[in-house]
Amino acid sequence: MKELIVATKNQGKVSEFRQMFSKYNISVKSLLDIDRIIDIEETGTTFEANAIIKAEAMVELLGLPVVADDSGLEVDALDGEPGVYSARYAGMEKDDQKNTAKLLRELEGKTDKERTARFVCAVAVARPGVETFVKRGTCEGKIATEPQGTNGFGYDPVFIPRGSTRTLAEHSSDEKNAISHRHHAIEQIEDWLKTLS
Ligand SMILES: O=c1[nH]c(=O)c2ncn([C@@H]3O[C@H](COP(=O)(O)OP(=O)(O)OP(=O)(O)O)[C@@H](O)[C@H]3O)c2[nH]1
Ligand SMILES: [Mg+2]
Repeated sequence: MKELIVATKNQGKVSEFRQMFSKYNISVKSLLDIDRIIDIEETGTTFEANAIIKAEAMVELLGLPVVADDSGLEVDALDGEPGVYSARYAGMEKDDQKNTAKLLRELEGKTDKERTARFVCAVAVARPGVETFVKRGTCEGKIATEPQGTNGFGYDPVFIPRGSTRTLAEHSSDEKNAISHRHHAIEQIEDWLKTLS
C-alpha cells in the first residue's frame, strides 16, 4: 500500500479521501497526523488557487508529493456565495452549524426553484520539482429548508443533490462518495493515482 499526504485539517474530508483512495491501494496521511503543522492562509479567490496554495506549501515543507482539496458551496440566489468562503461563512471559528444556520436565514422565503446550488471541489496535485496540476468536480443540487440527517459534514444536512429527495447527510458515505464534487474531482486525477499504486 502506498501512502499519500492530503493537505487538509478537515476530518470529514480525510474520511472521504481515505475511503475513495482505498480502491487505488493508497493510504492517506493528513495534516491531522503531522506534527509540523502549519497554518496555511487561503488567500486565493478561486477554489483552484487555494488548492494549489495548500498543496505547494506542504510540498515545500515535506519534499513529498501532496494532494490538497479546496471546496465549498455556490448558491445561485446569493450570487455564488459562500463560495471560497464556505468554511468561514459565519465567522473565523469555522462552525458548521452556524454556517448552515446563516445560509438558511439568507434563503428564508425563497421558493424551491430559487434554492439551486452546487458543491465545488478543486483537487491539486503538487510534487517537488514538477509542475502542479489541479482538477475541478461539481455536484448540482438545491438547499433544503431545514437540516436533515447526521452523516457527512459541513453543509451536507441542507444540501439535496439533483435527482434525490434526501439531503447528503441522509446518504450513506458510499452513496455520497459515488456522486459528490470530491468524487468527480478525484476521478480526474485517477491516471496519476494509478501510477502510484
Ligand atoms: O456539506 C459539505 N460537504 C462537503 O462535501 C463539503 N466540502 C466542502 N464543504 C464546505 O466547504 C468548506 C471547505 O473549505 P476548505 O476547502 O477551506 O476546507 P477546510 O477549511 O474545512 O479544511 P482544509 O482542507 O482547508 O484544511 C468546508 O469547511 C465545508 O463547510 C463541504 N460541505
Ligand atoms: Mg480551509
